Amino acid sequence: MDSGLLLQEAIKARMNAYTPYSHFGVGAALLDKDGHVHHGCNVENAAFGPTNCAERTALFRAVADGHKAGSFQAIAVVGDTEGPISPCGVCRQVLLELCSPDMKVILGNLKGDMTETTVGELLPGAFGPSDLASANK
Ligand SMILES: O=c1ccn([C@H]2C[C@H](O)[C@@H](CO)O2)c(=O)[nH]1
Ligand SMILES: [Zn+2]
Repeated sequence: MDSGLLLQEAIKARMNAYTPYSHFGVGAALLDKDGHVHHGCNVENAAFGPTNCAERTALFRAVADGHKAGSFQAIAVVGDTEGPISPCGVCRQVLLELCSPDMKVILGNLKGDMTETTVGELLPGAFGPSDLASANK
């Protein structure tokens, strides 16, 4: 599936965003190795802190459905931003945990702007799963 089509799936996912506080809907579409798409939207909370971003909703949903860490091909994210949306720090850390560093990340907005990056580029110098390896020997 090409980047434009995956971004279209993220736009569809955004329609389910639950955003009574920010009124800022975000959609994500995560492509697995078999070519299936897992959709996510942001889900907000009156206590603010429990809010889940669209990216994490898609990732956690796929993992809960039995898909393994590292088995994803790409993720697309879209919001109503001036330029392509920029994932928050928490989502960058979760992407690094569950996806390979060279996995494609497609970022877009509703105007049709689009850019591509990778999980590793989004979080340089990250503390990741390999940093805990020595403690678990
Ligand atoms: O990449 C992003 C950036 C923000 N949000 C959500 C969190 C919150 O619900 C709203 C405003 O920050 O947008 C996402 O879901 N993904
Ligand atoms: Zn986030």
